[in-house]
Amino acid sequence: AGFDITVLGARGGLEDGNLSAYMIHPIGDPRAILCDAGTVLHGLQVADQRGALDDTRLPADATETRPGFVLHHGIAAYLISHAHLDHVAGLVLVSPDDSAKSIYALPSVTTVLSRDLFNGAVWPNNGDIGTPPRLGLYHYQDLAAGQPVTLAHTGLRVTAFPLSHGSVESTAFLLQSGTDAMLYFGDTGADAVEHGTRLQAIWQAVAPLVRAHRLRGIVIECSYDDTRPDSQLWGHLSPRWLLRELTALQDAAHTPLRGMPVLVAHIKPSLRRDADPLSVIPAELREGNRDLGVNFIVPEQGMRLQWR
Ligand SMILES: Nc1ncnc2c1ncn2[C@@H]1O[C@@H]2COP(=O)(O)O[C@H]2[C@H]1O
Repeated sequence: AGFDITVLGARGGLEDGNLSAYMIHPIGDPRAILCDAGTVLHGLQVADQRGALDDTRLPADATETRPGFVLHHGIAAYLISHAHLDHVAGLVLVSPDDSAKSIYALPSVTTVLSRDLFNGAVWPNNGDIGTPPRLGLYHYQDLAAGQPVTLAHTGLRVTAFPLSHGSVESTAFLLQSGTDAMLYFGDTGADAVEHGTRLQAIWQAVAPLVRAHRLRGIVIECSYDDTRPDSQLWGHLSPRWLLRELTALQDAAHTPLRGMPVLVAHIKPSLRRDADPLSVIPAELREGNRDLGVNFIVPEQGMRLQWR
């Protein structure tokens, strides 16, 4: 069936109101999940203004706005890669008016969300574990690394893979719908910089899907441009590291990635007048992409894509 992706938040910092959040559902099946929730309601409003929600049919007796209806009835669950604020701020802010949902995450992420965020002090405890009183709106569902799970009330399965994001554990989600697959990455550094093998483990795990031409696309970060020294990447990718990791995937799969859609998430805006990362990073990716030939796409808030 392939995947229908609406960008609710595209960037990796500074700019509140446009932070990582991707609404994803199988093409033709509107029951969606959100991968990360840095910006939620504002992202739905921008998506609505750009016409990305036009095929959502509101019932005649609907009481909500279209963004409200999609939030309440379209989004079945959150998948949270890690608990940094730019990945959860929208979830916190929308929670007083949210519908009951599950939050799927690795245990390390659930721990921070329930202990440090929805804890009755930073925010009311909307979850079903942690400090009482527990309002129970959100049901935490721990994912086990490498174990596929069916996402309730959707046509999707997910497999979580741990990532190294500096001192924090982050997560990649392999989403599957029928025989189709796509990869969503939370924040991650390159293996060589993080002194680990977590990306290599993912490339090995998805190599058979690439060989079978079932991997429809990849959402992955590229936070900084190539002028950033490795010592200040803080668990993020820059163009040369992203290109190197995609080459590692191609090598693991023994199959050309040419034409593979790669959504370049989490670009960090800059306050400098010169050298806008939104032009520098795509230029650096283009320059290094001649052999690989993947299809880099820079997301914009409210953009909708279909990968089939
Ligand atoms: N050691 C550090 N010193 C200064 N800033 C940091 C450090 N580690 C992380 N950061 C910044 O804090 C941000 C937290 O969110 P991100 O990981 O997206 O990006 C991170 C950097 O911009």
